[in-house]
Amino acid sequence: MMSLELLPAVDVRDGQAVRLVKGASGTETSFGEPLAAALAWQNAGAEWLHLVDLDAAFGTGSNYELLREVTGQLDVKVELSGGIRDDESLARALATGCTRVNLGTAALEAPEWVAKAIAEHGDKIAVGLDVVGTTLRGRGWTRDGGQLFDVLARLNAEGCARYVVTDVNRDGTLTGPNLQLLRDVCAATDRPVVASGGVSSLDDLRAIASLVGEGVEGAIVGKALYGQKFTLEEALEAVSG
Ligand SMILES: O=C(O)c1ccccc1NCC(=O)[C@H](O)[C@H](O)COP(=O)(O)O
Repeated sequence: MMSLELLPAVDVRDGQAVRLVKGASGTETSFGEPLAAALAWQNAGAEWLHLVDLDAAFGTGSNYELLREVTGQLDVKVELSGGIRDDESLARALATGCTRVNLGTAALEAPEWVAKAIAEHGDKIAVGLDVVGTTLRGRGWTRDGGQLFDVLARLNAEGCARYVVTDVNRDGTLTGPNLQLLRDVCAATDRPVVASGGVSSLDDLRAIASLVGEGVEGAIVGKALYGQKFTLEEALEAVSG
């Protein structure tokens, strides 16, 4: 088995690390200081962190200064997500020192700008494909925004380096990843895919790792880690090739 990258998630709302259910605003469970959570994952052996500004994603504010501070204090690679939709927010996100950013809404609402960002920044840009069925969701997953395979074909043609694929209805529910969705996306692109949402067990991670040969590169894990379904050390061991 080839090894799978693991990206523990730190989703930030109103200055706190939180978990949501299906990405829905108002379902937050708080897990304290984002820096403490991030350092805990780093100390447990993480090589990556998926860091999300939920307020920026929902349009309810910004945790930018906090996320910049967190990113600056970490030695691990950071994938930064949430509300990156124009030149200014992209420049600010990249200025945190993160390894890459994840664009969501912009890929649906500002396709020309995203094509330009991809052309300028290459693999520092990933695109989040957040879906219900095969309908993409934007604006913090609150609005429909196009068909998955149409948008994927367009982004492939524009040279998008990587996709972060989330089944919104699995996210934060501990109901397991949508493996068929991952297979279908991998079949429609030759770019690496990061799986997100729904992981509940080490077996779920092993199932995602079985798709590495099809193009899955990594898995984002949130609720299962915060809910102590397994430790990050156990997870890293389970997916090391
Ligand atoms: O990533 C975003 O931009 C985002 C926007 C709006 C709502 C949620 C968002 N992200 C959530 C995550 O990335 C989750 O932390 C991740 O999918 C982990 O899910 P789980 O393992 O099911 O807790």
